[in-house]
Formats: sequence, C-alpha cells, structure tokens
Amino acid sequence: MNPPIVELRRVGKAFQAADGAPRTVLADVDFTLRENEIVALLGQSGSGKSTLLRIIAGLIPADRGEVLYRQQPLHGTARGIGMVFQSFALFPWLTVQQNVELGLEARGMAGAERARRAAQAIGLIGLQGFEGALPRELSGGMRQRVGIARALVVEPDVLLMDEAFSALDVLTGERLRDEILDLWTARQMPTRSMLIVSHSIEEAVMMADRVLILASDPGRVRYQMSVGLPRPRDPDGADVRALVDEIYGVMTAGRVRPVPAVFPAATAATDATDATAATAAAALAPVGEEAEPLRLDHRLPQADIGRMEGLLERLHAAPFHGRAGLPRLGEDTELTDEDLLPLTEALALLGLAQLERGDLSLTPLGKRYVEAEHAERQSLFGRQLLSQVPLAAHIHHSLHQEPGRELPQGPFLHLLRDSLDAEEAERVLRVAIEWGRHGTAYDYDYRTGRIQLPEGAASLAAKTSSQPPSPPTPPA
Ligand SMILES: Nc1ncnc2c1ncn2[C@@H]1O[C@H](COP(=O)(O)OP(=O)(O)OP(=O)(O)O)[C@@H](O)[C@H]1O
Repeated sequence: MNPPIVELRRVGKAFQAADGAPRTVLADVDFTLRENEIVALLGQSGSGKSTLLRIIAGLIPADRGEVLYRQQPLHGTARGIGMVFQSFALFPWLTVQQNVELGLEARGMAGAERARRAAQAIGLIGLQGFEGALPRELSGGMRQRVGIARALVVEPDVLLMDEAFSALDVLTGERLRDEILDLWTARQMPTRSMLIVSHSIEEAVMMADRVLILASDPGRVRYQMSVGLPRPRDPDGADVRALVDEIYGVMTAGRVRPVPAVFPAATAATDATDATAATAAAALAPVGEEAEPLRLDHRLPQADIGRMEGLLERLHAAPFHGRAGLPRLGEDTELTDEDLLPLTEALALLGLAQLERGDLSLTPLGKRYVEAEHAERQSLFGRQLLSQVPLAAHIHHSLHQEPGRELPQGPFLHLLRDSLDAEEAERVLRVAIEWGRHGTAYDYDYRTGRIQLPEGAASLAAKTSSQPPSPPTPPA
C-alpha cells in the first residue's frame, strides 16, 4: 500500500448556528489519502464536503481529532497542499501571469524564478499566449485553467479540487477534466495525489481510484468504493456505467423511508386507487433498512414543482414507461446529479415515485398524478404533503388553530433554527411554502411574510384526515 500523505483521525467540526448554539457539520471523520491516488468525495449538498477540503487545505481548523500531513500535525496551510476552487477565485485586476505567480510571491521567491515557474505552469495547462490577459478577457474554461495553474505552480504534493469543473459548461468541464487526467497519467503534474469534491457521479468514477460518500447531519464517511479501472476510461463503457449505477444506488438508498398509509382508512375504504397507492407507498423503504419517520426539521430537498412534474412526465413517457435508471434519466432530461438527486428524493418523500438501487419508478399514485388534470394534481400533492412532511403538517395545523387563519413565518423559522443554520432554515421553509402553495395546503403573502390558509382549505384538511392533524414530534 502506498504511504499516506494526508490522514484525518476522528475529525470533527461544528459551526455556530444563528442562535449561537454549535451545529456539528463533521463528526468522527477518518480518512487517509495515499500517494499516487485520486480520491473523489461525493455527498448531498451540505454534508460537509467543502468543509472537509478546507480543513485539509488548512484554511479552517478542525475542532476535534487530528489532521496529519506527511505524518506531521497540520497547523494552518501547508506548502505541499494546493487547492482549486469552483469560483476560480482570481484577482480581476491581475493578469494571468500575475495571478499564477501570486502563490510564489507569498513564499518570497525571486522574480526571475517566479516568472520561470509560472510560465511552466501556464504552458502545462495550455494557456500560452494569454500571460498578459486579464481574467475578464477569458472564457470560464480559461479562467479555471488559470485557477489550476495557480494551484500547480507551487508544485503541491496534494491537489484539492472543490467542484472545480461545475461552474463550466458540460463540454468545457469534461475537456478540462480529461486534460488534467492525461497530465496525471503521464506524470507531468508535480502532484502526488488529488482529492476532488464533486456533485457528478460520472466525474467521480471517471477520475478517481477511490470514491467516498459522505453522509449528512453530521458528515461522516458512509461508504467507500475502489475504482480499479485503467485510464483513460470510457464514460460510455460498461465498467464505468456499472459503477455509476452502483453509486447512484448507494446515494439514493436511505434517503427514503416507508410511507405510512397515504390516506386515512375512512377515505381509502371508499377509494380503491388510493388504497392501492397506500400499499405501493408502503413499499418505499430501501431494502434491509429500518426507516425512521421524517423529522420536523428534515432538510427538505431543493426541488422545484415544475421540475418535479417534468421528471414525472418523462418517467411516464416512452422509452421509460414508468421506470428508469437515474444515469439514463439524467442524460435524457439533461439534469445534473446536483439537480436530479433532490428531485428524485422529493418525489420519493411524497410517495409519487420510488427509488430502489439507483432506479426511479412511478408509484401508482405518481402515475395517477401524471395522468391527472391540474386541479387533481394539486389536490393529490397537498394530501401527500400533509401526510408525509411533518413541517407542512405543522404549519397547516398551526394555521387551523388561529382564528385569523394566518401566521407570520417567523415562529416557523425560529423553530427550524433550533437545529439548522439561518440560511438552511430559510431554504427549508421556502421549500415547504412552495410545496404547500402548489398543494393548496396554505398560501404565502410575499408582501407581509405571512402564511395563511387559502379559501376552501378546510375541505383539504377534511380529506387529508378525519382527525385534525396532530402536531408532529418536535425535533430531537
Ligand atoms: N463558515 C460557516 N459558518 C456557519 N456554517 C457553515 C460555515 N461553512 C459551512 N457551514 C455549514 O456547514 C454545512 C456544510 O457545508 P459545506 O459547504 O461543507 O457542505 P457541502 O457538502 O460542501 O455542500 P455543497 O455540496 O452544497 O457545496 C452547511 O450546512 C453550511 O451551511
């Protein structure tokens, strides 16, 4: 086994939430990056991937555990570790050459040597002739080349890449990725190992020798997989596709829990389709996993209604006829993994689709939804929302308790901030509001920031439950 370059031992990190309470982002992360390997880090948005990278880069300290670089504890930035950011992070007023030289200047290197090394890095990454250009004169792909040259010029042992290709259009991102891999394979890079954070499963499989998947809340290594394929790899090859499918399966497993009876017994007894839907939805649990009910503060996936409907419609139509592997569906809809995974999660949460081993299939209820007119779609959506998403049920129930049938959003935000940071609490409430509006469960006044029951909401509540909705269990 190759010697380790970076080692993380039981690393933990917490940030302060809006109310001042610490919120654990990483817990007990153990990880070793070895010489001559590329490791890809995947995980849901917010699972702590960038935080982990920033800790290794020495940009922020870990709160717990140890970070070793070549067997020595890491304090602050290490000379041998370079990082490429998604946002390029170039100085707009400096030329390409000056941006690339920057890291060397900080090390006190003499001007002539700086210029020589920068020219070499610029040449390596294909930017000859642009040394005097300003970032604004360059395309996105060229700007990221500058970002990479700037990281490589210090000849880092370890190159960290935080979604380095995701701000680029697909073709440019793939071309740059392949060029980096060619340099790596031909050992033209000074770098001994790379750790890349990505949202693209295919990118991870194309690049990495090992793929790690971080679990969320708190982030910890949930799964790892070796990718023992020779390079160059063919993105359409059977080996790559099989691994991509396997990772989709892992990443979508455990995101879904079994859905209890979709409709109350009284309604289901008179509605055979609903009863079928209830049975189908109860089969949603990933095989072999004990599922837990959603919590009030569940980080609802960022899923736009229009896109959810678009995905359901694609899934329903030929060639899928109700079932598709996620990679294929992603290709067909041109959705990136970053967009596709939250959409599939939302559909599964709502019992409209079912996720199993990387395949998404319509449930009978989902099929009914696709085939329905707008009003019936809204009504189905609202009923599913109130029965499956505790936050929505809580909002709906609270509004019912109010004589004026409306409440400010503040108390709900406050509740979410007990466990989520301010930005995430805001995002989750926004999703619950958008979903609630579509399901006509409640409405939102953008002028006043108040949530209100729409006209006729009583009938939705009555259809959803024969009892008034009970408040959900508060977050642990
Ligand atoms: N400086 C900070 N202060 C407070 N909270 C932070 C800070 N940096 C990150 N967080 C929070 O930590 C969590 C993890 O963030 P991080 O950026 O590491 O996740 P990620 O997996 O890289 O997400 P994404 O894939 O969306 O980039 C998020 O909830 C984020 O809001």
